[in-house]
Amino acid sequence: MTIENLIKHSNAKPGKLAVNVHKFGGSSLATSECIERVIDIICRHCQINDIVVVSANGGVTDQLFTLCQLAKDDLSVEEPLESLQFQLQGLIAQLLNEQNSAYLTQQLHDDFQLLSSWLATDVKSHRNDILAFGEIWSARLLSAVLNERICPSHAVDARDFIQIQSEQNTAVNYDISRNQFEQIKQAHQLTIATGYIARDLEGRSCTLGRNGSDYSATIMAALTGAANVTLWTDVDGIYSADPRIVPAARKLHRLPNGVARELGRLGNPVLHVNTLKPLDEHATHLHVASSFDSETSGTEIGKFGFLAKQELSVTYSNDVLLVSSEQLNSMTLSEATERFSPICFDERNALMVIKQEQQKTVSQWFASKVGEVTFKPVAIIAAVGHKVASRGDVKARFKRALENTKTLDIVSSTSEHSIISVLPDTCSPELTNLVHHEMTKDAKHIGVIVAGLGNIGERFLEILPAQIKNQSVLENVHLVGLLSSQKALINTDGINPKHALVQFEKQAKDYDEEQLLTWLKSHPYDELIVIDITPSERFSLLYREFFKEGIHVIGANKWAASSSTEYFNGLTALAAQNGSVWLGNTTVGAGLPVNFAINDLRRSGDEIGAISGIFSGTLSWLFEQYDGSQPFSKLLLSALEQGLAEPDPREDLSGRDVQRKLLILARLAGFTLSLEDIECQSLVPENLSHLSTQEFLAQADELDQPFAEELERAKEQNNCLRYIAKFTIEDGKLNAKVGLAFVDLEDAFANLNPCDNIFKVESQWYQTNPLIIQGPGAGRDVTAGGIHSDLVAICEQLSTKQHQVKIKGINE
Ligand SMILES: NC(=O)C1=CN([C@@H]2O[C@H](COP(=O)(O)OP(=O)(O)OC[C@H]3O[C@@H](n4cnc5c(N)ncnc54)[C@H](O)[C@@H]3O)[C@@H](O)[C@H]2O)C=CC1
Ligand SMILES: N[C@@H](CC=O)C(=O)O
Repeated sequence: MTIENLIKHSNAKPGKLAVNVHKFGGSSLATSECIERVIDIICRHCQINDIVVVSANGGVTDQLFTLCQLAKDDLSVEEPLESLQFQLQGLIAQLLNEQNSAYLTQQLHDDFQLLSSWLATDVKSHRNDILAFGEIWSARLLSAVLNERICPSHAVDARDFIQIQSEQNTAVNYDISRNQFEQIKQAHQLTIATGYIARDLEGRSCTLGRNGSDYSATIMAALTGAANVTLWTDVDGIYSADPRIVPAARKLHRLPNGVARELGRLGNPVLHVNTLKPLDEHATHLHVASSFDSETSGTEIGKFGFLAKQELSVTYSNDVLLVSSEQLNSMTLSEATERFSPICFDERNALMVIKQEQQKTVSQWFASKVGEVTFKPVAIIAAVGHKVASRGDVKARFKRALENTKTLDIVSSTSEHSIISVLPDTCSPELTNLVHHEMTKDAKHIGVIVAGLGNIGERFLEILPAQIKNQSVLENVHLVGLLSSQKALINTDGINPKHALVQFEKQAKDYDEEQLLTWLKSHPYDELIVIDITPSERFSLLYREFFKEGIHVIGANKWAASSSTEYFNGLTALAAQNGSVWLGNTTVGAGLPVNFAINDLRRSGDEIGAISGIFSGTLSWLFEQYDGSQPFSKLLLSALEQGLAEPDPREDLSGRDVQRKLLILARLAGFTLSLEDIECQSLVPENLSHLSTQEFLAQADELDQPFAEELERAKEQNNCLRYIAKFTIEDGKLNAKVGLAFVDLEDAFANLNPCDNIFKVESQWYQTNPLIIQGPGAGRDVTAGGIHSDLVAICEQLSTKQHQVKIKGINE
């Protein structure tokens, strides 16, 4: 959404648009710059009837806690109180105009008077009212800034509608809360609600505990039936392990609900177990995204299919206790597990593992039941993923990773989504990395989109199932999209390549580039490869957008690789900058390894001085066949029918295709030049060059006479006709040309199989005896095969690529 869109929607009837909830944590609202970023996110991502839930501005809640503690200990609160008021006044002054700033400053002043009196008189009974100020100030300020600059909004105190049982039991009374929310919400205004606070049945202020604002956001989603909740925070998603400990951790783009819940239960710092509770009954999707990098796709939690269910992650905790007692029997253990939901337990040995913070309540309960219990500090490490507890392969890998580590005899969990091992000593970073490596080493999921389902695209798809089966590096490659010029079939859970074209026929829908790019920006794969098998210049112009997103490209299409020097250099630089790989083995010589050979020569320290040959399969086929016994146009139509020519054969006959190929090879050989630097002789008469393809084909017999005359002249000199490409460097000067030539009948260029290409490379190492590469340079099998070779090459490169994890405060 733009600001304009947001304002435009302010006239829309609330209820017509699905509600989304956005929650911003304290660090996202810590300074005026952070709040500006939040405003920008609101402008781009919110609609007018959405709900924005805020935490207190970063650091404020801690200061309120400190004030309560000081007051409780009868110590002076004057200085910290002043400093807090000064900080908040600063934010107000930086963000609002004079009039609004004065108004909010007055409200703040009144609040601080009340706060001082509570601190002085009865801090104990007002503790939660005091803590609630953090969220109130934050919501009030954000709402005022929005009102001043962006759109109508109103700040609401969640205590006016969220009713919970008690501070200890934060279960929500949804009917009452929903009714109360209906009363206070305002039409045509963005709602800015306080997180973290609610009221209990007695009307007392309560806080919702750790990650309480996230819980508030999902409660509000449940109250309003919101479609999405986004937790805008300081991390850009949930990772397969803590990225501060495990640098190789991968972002989990999509987490099934149950797996997310288990991660929360085991102490994931981003996903608190309460947060997910209100979503159990609803189809709401939860997103975790970074407010510091809002364009990067985060993690989505919801109901997903096969691919998301394959993801594994590793988590650990050193803050756990092993509970044991001589008197503990299976009955008391089952009662205890019911009551305390331990992390894991062992019925046979009457043991259970709990979080450290549960020690007091567990100890009291056991004292009343079985007498003495012992608590031993231990650690846990867990593999988490969809139904891993019943996946033999995952269990085996987990055990293998731990085979040299001392573990206690508990490898079980209370959840079907985790396997847990209890460690007698702390879980070291080395062990976490080792287990993570073992669990996730093969799990990089690569999505592939094929654009262009014509002659070559179709063959590429036919070969794909066998390649995935036989090339181990393609094991985690998933065909996820098919594009023709008008229709698209995108399936994030993968399209079975065996039925891809049939599915495309049945299910593909009209699309435009904007829709495609929007989807690509938030694709859920570790890597995404777009395979361009179109002849389209327009499609090649999308490469810039692909590279900006770190998407890789395999191009059989020659447009981008033969674009102007400035554009081409910009593209390669953009790809390098964003870690995108761009391969185009088939742009010259179809599947022939000429591109590899030139790269290899340069790696060997060689310098290339000249490249010449026959680079067009179509023209090779035509001139090898053309002996005057049948008209040239008849041969041309036959080449087209066999898929040997470009969709518009004038790309071949005009020499343009060959000119492009010479340019691509010269660039590979290390030279800087453009198409204009290559002299090109067109074989298309001027009067046929501006017709549509259909019209040209209908008038193709006009080619017959001029070609017959050229052939006659060549024959008179005991030569034949060939279309030759050549570039040389002479005295440092580049000379490049493509055109028709008379070639001696004995010359290698005169004796090819129809359709063959030939490349003659002269270099420092191959000077007197040039390197020759020869073979079919066009056709379905060799070209589709060449694209497959690029796919394997990219996947090999990607298998060793490390993700750069961005962690606020560490590498950002
Ligand atoms: N035919 C051959 O032997 C070789 C072909 N190539 C290159 O491979 C590409 C494809 O060639 P063919 O399959 O023979 O052509 P084709 O004409 O049979 O197929 C091209 C397909 O691309 C589709 N298309 C056009 N614009 C599109 C867009 N914007 N988005 C998605 N799809 C689009 C067309 O509808 C058509 O189905 C061309 O760039 C060609 O230069 C490269 C080496 C050899
Ligand atoms: N028309 C081209 C096809 C491949 O690029 C050729 O004939 O070489």
